[in-house]
Amino acid sequence: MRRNPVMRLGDLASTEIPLAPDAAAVEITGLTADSRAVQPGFLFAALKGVAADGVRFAPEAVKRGALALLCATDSSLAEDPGVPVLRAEDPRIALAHFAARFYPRQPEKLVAVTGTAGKTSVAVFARQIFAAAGFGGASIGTIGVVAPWGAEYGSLTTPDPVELHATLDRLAREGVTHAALEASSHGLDQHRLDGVRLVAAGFTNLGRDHMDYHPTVEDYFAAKMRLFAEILPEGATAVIDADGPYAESVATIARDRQQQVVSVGAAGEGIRLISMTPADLHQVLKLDVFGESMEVDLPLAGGFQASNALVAAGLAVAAGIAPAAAIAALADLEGAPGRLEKVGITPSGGAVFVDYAHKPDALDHALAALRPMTRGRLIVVFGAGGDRDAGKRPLMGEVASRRADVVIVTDDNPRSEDPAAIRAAILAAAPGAIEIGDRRRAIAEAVSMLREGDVLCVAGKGHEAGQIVKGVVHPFSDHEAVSDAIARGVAA
Ligand SMILES: CC(=O)N[C@H]1[C@@H](OP(=O)(O)OP(=O)(O)OC[C@H]2O[C@@H](n3ccc(=O)[nH]c3=O)[C@H](O)[C@@H]2O)O[C@H](CO)[C@@H](O)[C@@H]1O[C@H](C)C(=O)N[C@@H](C)C(=O)N[C@H](CCC(=O)O)C(=O)O
Ligand SMILES: Nc1ncnc2c1ncn2[C@@H]1O[C@H](COP(=O)(O)OP(=O)(O)OP(=O)(O)O)[C@@H](O)[C@H]1O
Ligand SMILES: N[C@H](CCC[C@H](N)C(=O)O)C(=O)O
Ligand SMILES: [Mg+2]
Repeated sequence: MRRNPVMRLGDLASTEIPLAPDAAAVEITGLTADSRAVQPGFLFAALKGVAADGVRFAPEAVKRGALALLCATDSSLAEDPGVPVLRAEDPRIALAHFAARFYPRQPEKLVAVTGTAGKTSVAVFARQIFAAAGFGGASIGTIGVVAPWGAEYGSLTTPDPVELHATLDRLAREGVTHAALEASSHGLDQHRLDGVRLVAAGFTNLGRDHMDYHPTVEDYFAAKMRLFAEILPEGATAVIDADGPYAESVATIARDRQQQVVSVGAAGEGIRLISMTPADLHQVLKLDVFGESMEVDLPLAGGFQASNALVAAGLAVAAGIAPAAAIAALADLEGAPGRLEKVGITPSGGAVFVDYAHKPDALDHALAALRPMTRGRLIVVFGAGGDRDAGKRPLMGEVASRRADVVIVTDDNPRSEDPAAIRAAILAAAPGAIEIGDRRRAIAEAVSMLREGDVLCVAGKGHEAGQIVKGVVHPFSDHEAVSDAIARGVAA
């Protein structure tokens, strides 16, 4: 394994935090905000979080060998820690900048995407366009880090700043020149992306999500807008899906920062969608691409995938890919795993899709995309995650009832909550829905209902490989549950 780099504390803090000469000379071998991950020679950043205040763990960090502490100006340490203490107005910002100095390399052409839905899809599409244009592309987000040599699972959409900068440095060292990353609102709000050097940033859309974390929609939008207002530099490119209600507000923020605005979609001025002709699992897009007419057969279903593909193409062009090459690459796109992915067909002639819709707008778009492929009934199986925005539960119940013919409410990741209470909140807005808590059984039941021309959408968990119940992750895959149910049906 590669040894960690070593850096003097004075170089890490740069001019941001002045240090006495003996403190500046201390050699740091790693950074972390988690006392449990401290190794000898590390700097420990004591951050105030949602659940705990990191200063509580400072003594433990020092015991494990931390040689310096970073904390807030107003943090009170219980005792003299015996190592240099660096104080910053906002230690999360300082930590991200330290991480950017400690891990200095980044892919030259780095792009990021934010929005309520579509980030993972846009990031993986951008990576595929980079690869088609002959560059080793990578993507970082909900499905982990995907590099030319393989994929690694990651638990957060936007990794913490130390992991993010370490990953970017590693990718750059291993020859990745083009990469796309997902910027979640939590990540932006918690300064996980500060210090990344972007050539372009994309915005997909804004809908309801994370109202447990953000007090208002304005606060949620403002967190997302940090990407354009603070992280994307002046003169860089903002690629905006013009078809949503927030597009103009995003464009105004970008223009105020002298960024080049490339709008895409039916109302787009850079890449305009002239027409979209959907067929079973693909769609022909006629486009005006910076004044030139182009046509491409996108091998993905759903109007929203066309929107995502155009945002990805806009980002790729901003990163230097020729427009014609970027659009041509759309003809070979593969969807992100578990995003409106067709996973099977029953002997009776029903089709089964797995989708990651776990918020109202996403569920609405996913079911709307499946309706044209449905000659019989549209059936949906879904739930809602525990310890997350509870307000979205009835909204999802309402969407499912309106869009589907048969609604089965089941468990998603209940986490610490009572799963029956989560289901009840959904069912309150889904009259006539069937309740089957056990997700495997709900999927089996739905599969057994399928007749010729029916379509089943198993929504909410997409690529996930486990179900989180009371802190324990039980192996679970919607893909496997569907395949098993189909196989059992064949055997029966
Ligand atoms: C609510 C939230 O975003 N929490 C994230 C945040 O934790 P926090 O700072 O609030 O942590 P805390 O538990 O209060 O602890 C405070 C500090 O004490 C430290 N600590 C804690 C315990 C200990 O023994 N020693 C120790 O040093 C913690 O490392 C932390 O620095 O910062 C941590 C480090 O970056 C994250 O791991 C953690 O993500 C939690 C696990 C999480 O579930 N986050 C989700 C909601 C999230 O971020 N999701 C977004 C969006 C998903 C989407 O696309 O919709 C994502 O980007 O994944
Ligand atoms: N542009 C879009 N507009 C509306 N819904 C979309 C769009 N793109 C994707 N979706 C829906 O959202 C689901 C998740 O898509 P994707 O993973 O690309 O988004 P995301 O923003 O990364 O989500 P998350 O924040 O959960 O990681 C899809 O399975 C689909 O149901
Ligand atoms: N990144 C999202 C994923 C939610 C996935 C869904 N299956 C759930 O558990 O709610 C989150 O952590 O809120
Ligand atoms: Mg994602």
